[in-house]
Amino acid sequence: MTDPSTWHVYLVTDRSFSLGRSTLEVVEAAVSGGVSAVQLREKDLCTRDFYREGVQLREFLRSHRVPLIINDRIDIALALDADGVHMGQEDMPLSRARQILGPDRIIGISINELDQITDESVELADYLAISPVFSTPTKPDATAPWGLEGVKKVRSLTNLPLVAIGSIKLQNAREVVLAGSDCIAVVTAITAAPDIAGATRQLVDEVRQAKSIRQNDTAKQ
Ligand SMILES: Cc1ncc(COP(=O)(O)OP(=O)(O)O)c(N)n1
Ligand SMILES: Cc1nc(C(=O)O)sc1CCOP(=O)(O)O
Ligand SMILES: [Mg+2]
Repeated sequence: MTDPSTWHVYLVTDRSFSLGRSTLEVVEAAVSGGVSAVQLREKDLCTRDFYREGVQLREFLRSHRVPLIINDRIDIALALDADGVHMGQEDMPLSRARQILGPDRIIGISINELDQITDESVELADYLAISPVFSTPTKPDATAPWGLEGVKKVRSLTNLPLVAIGSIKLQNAREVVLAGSDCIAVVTAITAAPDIAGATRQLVDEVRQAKSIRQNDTAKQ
């Protein structure tokens, strides 16, 4: 299992924000730009089509050694032999998801409120998603945004790897990482970019630089 604290940019797919390109096309270009992980997120597909889409991505991502995470659906993750799942607070409880998926698959969990961090099952997760850092039109039903102060607060409360999501772009990626996130998760900064590989490369460089600044600052303290 790859350690999510080493990830830089995590692509979350969304066919409706991909400028007419297929999810496979988007993922291929994002991988050539250096994404660390890909989450297949399909809120409207039937099980059969979700699975078929996953088969295509799994073959490609496996050959490039990039982890495939499935949103919401443990059954599809198992059927695909995917690397992990992302669960929200309204999805399968973490403790049950861990029992089903075993110790080796990655499980990420969305954190929308502070008291969710102190829930004892949280330690069963491999990463926490700070959800959302900034409000975003891509997910209109997201909860209230954490802001950068929220990212700092979460960082002070846990050593688990942190993934920040919600309106993260090249312009604000650095401040999100300096506030304490290990990785950024994005939809439209990649899926809606005219040059997906180029946009991904820029995001990866930005996060890499910010992580190295943060590590140097921590070493000095
Ligand atoms: C990396 C990442 N973070 C947060 C989410 C949101 O998960 P959830 O709250 O379950 O909402 P849906 O994505 O299922 O609509 C995510 N998918 N990925
Ligand atoms: C899938 C998802 N989950 C979120 C959360 O807050 O839990 S925000 C989000 C969409 C993020 O899209 P963009 O990078 O285009 O803002
Ligand atoms: Mg969910």
